[in-house]
Order: sequence, then structure tokens, then C-alpha cells
Amino acid sequence: MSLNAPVATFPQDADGVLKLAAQSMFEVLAGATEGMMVVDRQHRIVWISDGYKRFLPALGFGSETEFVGRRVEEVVPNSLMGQVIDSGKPILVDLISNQSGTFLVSRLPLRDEAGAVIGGLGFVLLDHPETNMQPLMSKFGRMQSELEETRRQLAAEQSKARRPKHTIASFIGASPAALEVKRQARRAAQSQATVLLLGETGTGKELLAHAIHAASQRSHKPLVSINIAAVPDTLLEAEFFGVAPGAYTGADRKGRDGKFRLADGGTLFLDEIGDMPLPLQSKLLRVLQEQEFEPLGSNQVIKVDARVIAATSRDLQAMVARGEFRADLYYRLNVLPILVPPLRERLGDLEALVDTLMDDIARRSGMAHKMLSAGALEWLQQRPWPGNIRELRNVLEQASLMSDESVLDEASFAAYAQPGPLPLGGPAQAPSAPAAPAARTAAEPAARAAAAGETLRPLPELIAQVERDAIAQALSLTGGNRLAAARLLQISRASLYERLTRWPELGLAWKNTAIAQ
Ligand SMILES: Nc1ncnc2c1ncn2[C@@H]1O[C@H](COP(=O)(O)OP(=O)(O)OP(=O)(O)O)[C@@H](O)[C@H]1O
Repeated sequence: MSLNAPVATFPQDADGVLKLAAQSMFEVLAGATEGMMVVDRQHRIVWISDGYKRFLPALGFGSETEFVGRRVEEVVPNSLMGQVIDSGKPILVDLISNQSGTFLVSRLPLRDEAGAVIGGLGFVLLDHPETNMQPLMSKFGRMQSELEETRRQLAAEQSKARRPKHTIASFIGASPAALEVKRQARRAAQSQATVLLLGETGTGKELLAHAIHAASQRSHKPLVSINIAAVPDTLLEAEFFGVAPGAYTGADRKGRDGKFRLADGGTLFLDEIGDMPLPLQSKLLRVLQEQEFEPLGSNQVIKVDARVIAATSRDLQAMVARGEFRADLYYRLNVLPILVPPLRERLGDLEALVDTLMDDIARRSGMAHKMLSAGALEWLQQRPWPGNIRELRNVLEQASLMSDESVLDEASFAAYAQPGPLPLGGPAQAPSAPAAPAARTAAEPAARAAAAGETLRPLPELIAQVERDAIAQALSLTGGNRLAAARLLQISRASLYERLTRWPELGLAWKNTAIAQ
């Protein structure tokens, strides 16, 4: 353009310039873009450009008249036009995907002279950006499929989390003793009363606690567990009742909810209740009676509605008699007692248990499901099982891992059958009965002493050997579960830990073992 060219048609005032710009832009965009639409304040489409009309069949419309007048969100899936109108904020560049394809779009609010939003303007800047903007589109495609996959996984996780960990049917067994346990568990699930699960280690008390909760009216609320033996005495009170903000410095400065509060509306599972220190027993009794408590460092009374299920492998009655457990708390807990039988009293269930456990072992390890020969089953039937189902599971797991065969026979359990110290806490029928003592001879006392001197070792050394063997065996029976091992040995957990510092190799052997429980 020459400097002398006429400019008479160009507006001289700012308003005129803006109007001209807006008008030209509208015309250019309507012609140059792939399509355009105008929407009113109520999100209703009032106009579409000629270019836009070719998208109508893919959107499911035969004519412009069917499309215009409808709310944009009803006819253009995934449109954000309504959001632009409601917020007054433009979306300058965006990708939209629906059944008519993927498009690069731009959306602007339309304002009246006073600045109020009266509608919106949408352009399709690029149709099929997948060919025009290949790299960007493939990234977008990848992100979309990742998002879909994440959504799918999240939905699967959520439904898995909602599914109960154990139901009453997960308690395997059809023997009269097992059926009686299940009958009592079902009855307990229908009531709100406190349940006391009594039985040896590894008999399924924790499984039953989960199952009773899952079958109860409280199943939509949480089951909160606390293993009393695993928490140091000094921390138990805070663990139960929580800590008020500011009560302590450090980690608890902000305060923390206790298990009672977390279980409100649901179930509180008090595992190893026999290990509850006496001073805390009276506080627990008060909460059970009054359904209220005060967090540590606070005098605010908190009401709770938590159904209690307690469990122990200790003889609570004997503890009451010895003054180690409060009689009033015992009676308060013992409302619905369920005696969970040891495996040796329901050996008829062993085959079904083996089947289920082998299935689970195969699923978790990714190995093929292995079978057991009749001889192997018979051999298992003759074991004393002091560690009960947990021990059975560990034995099966070890044998499966050690053997390449698809059928496990007696030889597959050879490592477990090695003669060693007698099983702990088990019944009298130990696997390898000690040999009968040799008949006394009339040998000279001096000669006997000399002979013994060759084999006799110092007493402290012998005692240490017995201790070491017993700990090794208890860890083996419980699959490395130190708490259960301490229980079998009838020593405290601290005392087991102390001994393990003397023989660290025993602890290390189980350090990385996944304990299935
Ligand atoms: N009847 C059963 N059917 C199937 N699995 C069982 C059964 N009983 C126990 N188990 C399994 O044996 C293992 C030990 O069970 P659980 O932890 O419930 O025993 P527990 O009595 O609570 O032991 P502890 O007193 O040592 O805490 C778990 O893996 C559990 O799933």
C-alpha cells in the first residue's frame, strides 16, 4: 500500500476500529476454520457455519433444524462450551474427542456492551488434527489410553477394596468342629455383642474376626485391628484412645485418632487381648461399659459405637485365677465366646485345607497348582501341627518351592521330617518318639563316668543348644512370624528378640519371607 493510498473507509475512532476488527475476524474465522457455532446464555445453539454442517451426520443429526435450538451439551458430547459461558473464561486451544472424531477447537465467551456474558462462540480450528498434528496427537492418544487404563484399575481396586478379605465360607472345613465354629460365627454376625475368639496360634481367629465383621450389619464400616502384643506397653494407650493436639511434642504434636475412634460405627478387633497390661485393662473395661473415652492429654469425652471382637491364644481363665487378667474385663469380653479348635482335633478337614492352601500358594507364586500323593496326605495327617493352619500353610509352601514335581509325595516333605527337637506345645504323639532308654548295666560307676565324660558337654553349652534349636523350630513352624514363635515358646517377644541377637542367622533366614496371613 502506498503512503498516498486513500484511507477514507478506515474508521478513525477506537470504537470503529474494534467493530471493524471484530466483524472481519468473524467473517474470516467463519470461512477459514473448519466450522463455527454460536451458543446463547442458556447453552442453546443459535447458529452454525456452513462448514460445521458436515459434522452433523457423524453427531447423529440429519439436518441443521434438528441441531440448532438444542443445548450444546446434549448434542456435542464432551463439549466445554457451557463451562466457558458459565465461567466467562475462554478456552483458547483444546482437543475434543467424540463419535465424530477428534478436533482442535477454540471457545470464547460473547459479552454485551455492559460486559455481561450473553453466549459463546466456538470454532473448530482443525479437523482430523491426527494427520496435521501427528506427534501431538499420538501423545494425546497415549495419554487418553493411559487415563482409561488408570480409571479401569482404580475401579477394579475400589471394588476389590469393598470386597471382604474373608467371609465365613473362607473358614475351610466340614468337620463337626468346623461346622460348629461357622454356626457360632454366623450367630455372632447377627448380634452386636462382644465376641471372644479363643484358640491356639494359627487356628484362624483373625480370619474369623474378619468374616464376622463382613457378615454383620457393620460391614460397610471399617474393621480396625490392633495386635496388643505387637505394640509396646507404653504406646498402647495412645494407640487405643488417640492423642489430643498439643498433648506432646514431636510426631504427635498435631494429635492423632486412636483405634477406638477409627472403628466408630464398625468393628474393633483386639488381637492377643491376653497381652493387655493390667493398668490398661481397667481403662478398656470403662470404654466397653460406657462407650466413651478421653484421648490422651484431653478432657473432652468422645462417644463411640464400636463392636468389639477380641482374640487370644492364652488361657484367660487361668490368667484371671493368677491375677494377671481382670475378672470383670474377662466377663465383659466373654459374652459370645467361640472356641476355635486346633487342627489336630479336626484332621478330617486337612485334605480340604490342603486343597485351598495349595490353590492360594499357586495363585500367589504364579506357579502351577501342585497335587499331593495319598502317601503325602497320610504323612501330613500324622503330624501334631502345633502351629495349626499357619504351620500347614508354611510346610506346603516350602515343599512346593523346593520340588519341581507336579505331585508332591512324602519325599517332598523330607526336609520337614528331619529328626530334630520335638514339636513345641504339641500333643504327645510326636513324630519321632525318643528311643527307649537302654537297660541299666551293672558297669562300674567309674567306667560309666569316664565314658560319659567323652560325650557330656558343659551344661550352659547344652542349654544354649536346646534354646537355639527350639527357636529355629518355632520360627520354622510359624513361617518366621516372631510373635507367633514367641507365643509357641511361651516367652515374650522382647525375650525372643534378645535371643535372636545371639544367633542372628536364625532371624535372617526368615527376614525376607513373605508371611501369608
Ligand atoms: N479354617 C481355615 N480355612 C482356611 N484358612 C485358614 C483357616 N484357618 C486359618 N487359616 C489361615 O491360616 C493362617 C493363620 O490364621 P489366623 O491368622 O487367622 O490365625 P490366628 O488364630 O489369628 O493366629 P494367631 O493367634 O497366631 O494370631 C492365615 O493364613 C489364615 O488365612
